[in-house]
Amino acid sequence: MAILNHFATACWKNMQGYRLNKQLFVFLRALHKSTAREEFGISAAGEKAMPERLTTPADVGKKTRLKTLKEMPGPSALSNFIEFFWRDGFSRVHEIQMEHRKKYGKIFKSRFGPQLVVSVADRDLVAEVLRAEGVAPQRANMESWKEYRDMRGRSTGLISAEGEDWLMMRSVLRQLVMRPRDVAVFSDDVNQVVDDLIKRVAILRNQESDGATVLNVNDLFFKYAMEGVAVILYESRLGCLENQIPQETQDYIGALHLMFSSFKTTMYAGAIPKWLRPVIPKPWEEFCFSWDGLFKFSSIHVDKRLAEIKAQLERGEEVKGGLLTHMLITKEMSTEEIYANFTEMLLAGVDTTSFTLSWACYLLARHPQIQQQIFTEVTETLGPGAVATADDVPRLPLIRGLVKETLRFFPVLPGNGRITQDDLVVGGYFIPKGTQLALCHYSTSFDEENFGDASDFRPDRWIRKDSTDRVDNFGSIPFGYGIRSCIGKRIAELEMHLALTRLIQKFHIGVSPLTTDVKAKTHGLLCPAAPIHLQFIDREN
Ligand code: HEM
Repeated sequence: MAILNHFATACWKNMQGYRLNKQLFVFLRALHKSTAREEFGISAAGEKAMPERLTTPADVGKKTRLKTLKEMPGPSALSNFIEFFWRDGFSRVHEIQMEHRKKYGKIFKSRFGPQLVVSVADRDLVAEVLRAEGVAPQRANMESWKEYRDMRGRSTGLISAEGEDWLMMRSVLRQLVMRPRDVAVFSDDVNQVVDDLIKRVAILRNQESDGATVLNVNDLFFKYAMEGVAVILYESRLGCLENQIPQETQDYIGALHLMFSSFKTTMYAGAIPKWLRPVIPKPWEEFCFSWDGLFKFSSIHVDKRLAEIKAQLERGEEVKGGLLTHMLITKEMSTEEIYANFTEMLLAGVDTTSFTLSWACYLLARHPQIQQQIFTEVTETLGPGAVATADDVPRLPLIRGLVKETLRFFPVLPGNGRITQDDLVVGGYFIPKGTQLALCHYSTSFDEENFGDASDFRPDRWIRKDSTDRVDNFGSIPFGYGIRSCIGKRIAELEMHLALTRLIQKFHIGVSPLTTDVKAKTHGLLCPAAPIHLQFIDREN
């Protein structure tokens, strides 16, 4: 199959487990197709030629004619071009989502050159799409990522892999990190990183004349998130929160910044046709250069642990360890696949978590009463000065609500993608297989139907009053939903819950006079459009 790159194919042939997975994949896919056909009333033959009167279960009674994409409203290709390329729409994707939702309704189409995108901006329609997913959903076209990996003889990881490759890796990783109890064991490791975060706050604020302000808190949280995710993934400390950051860690941070700060460049790397690369070489060169740096870093740390394990085994010692040790010993993935997955997980786990922490502290600073309420919950639940672990988090509903509400206000991925793998009916429209969908999480997060007084910051809206109270809904799914949702959700939550609990215990967080109203901008991810400077004032014990 085309989706197997040559490296993964070689691994495939070598491992019995993969063969089982392939059979499983074929079986599940066939099963899914037949169920989908039944659900939508599509005959096997009808799949090829578009049936004129394809019906959804809801439409059956009404005998409604399905509408075609042609009939779907949306901005013209020209206005879209002007919006994005002339008015810098790429940094306002979230706002444009809201504007288009208002103007065109719950489902609309946009054209980006030859690419047609159908945007779904309604909670129930998003649910319809995600609930109809197959066994290996596809997010977007990852051709440029795959091309780099083929060129360098590298494997794909969870983000870039598709089909059987993805399913195999996902089934290995989901058993290790998807449940809260899987990551609870990392509480102590993460808490050591939190200790360093608190010390770093003290060092940074002492450098300012008021002795209270930490400038650009995202810089601090970036280092915390990187150290936190690495302590879980690589089982080692990187020194991000030290005064002197080790050179290899600095190189990695440089590569990561290049990947994101040159977001447009890396995006163009995928968009510029290959034949134009000799004329415009920079985007592709930078893209490859940053990936080289990211892979190199992962390889160093994976190899280091591998060497330690070998030495321990040679000495006849029992090998104990965390995630990486488990993967290296069980060999459920090849070493190349481990490099690729750890590279992609580290990439996915740093900015996402740090932006959310920055926004959470910013929102706390702007809502002192809510901050006080959460402080009271924390001190009453834990007792003064106690260090929270993962086991305490269920008893801190406002801390969990704080993270959820922050992600509703600022979903790091303001929109998520899916390429339909079968013909689909959404909102009365026939969507052919292979269509790129954009699920508009930002606009559904502010929809009054989903969240009353949506523009109010209220972490307590996430607290259940009783077991029948349904506070979660498809209006805000910042980690995605279903089989292709964020694999690092529990890791990110652990890092954020433990850090926020401790910060709130230790400091009163206030807005610095240097910071006014900070807006969000889209830069691949939804991030602060300006640096956030905050004051961290010691609370009296
Ligand atoms: C606040 C923090 C985070 C947010 C909001 C977030 C959000 C997301 C979202 C929305 C997706 C796409 C889900 C979908 O398509 O349905 C995703 C995928 C992913 N995330 Fe996260 N993420 C966060 C942290 C992390 C962390 C800490 C890691 C790694 C340790 C991670 C690793 C990944 C990976 C590997 C994928 C791809 C999964 C796949 O395709 O199977 N993320 N994340």
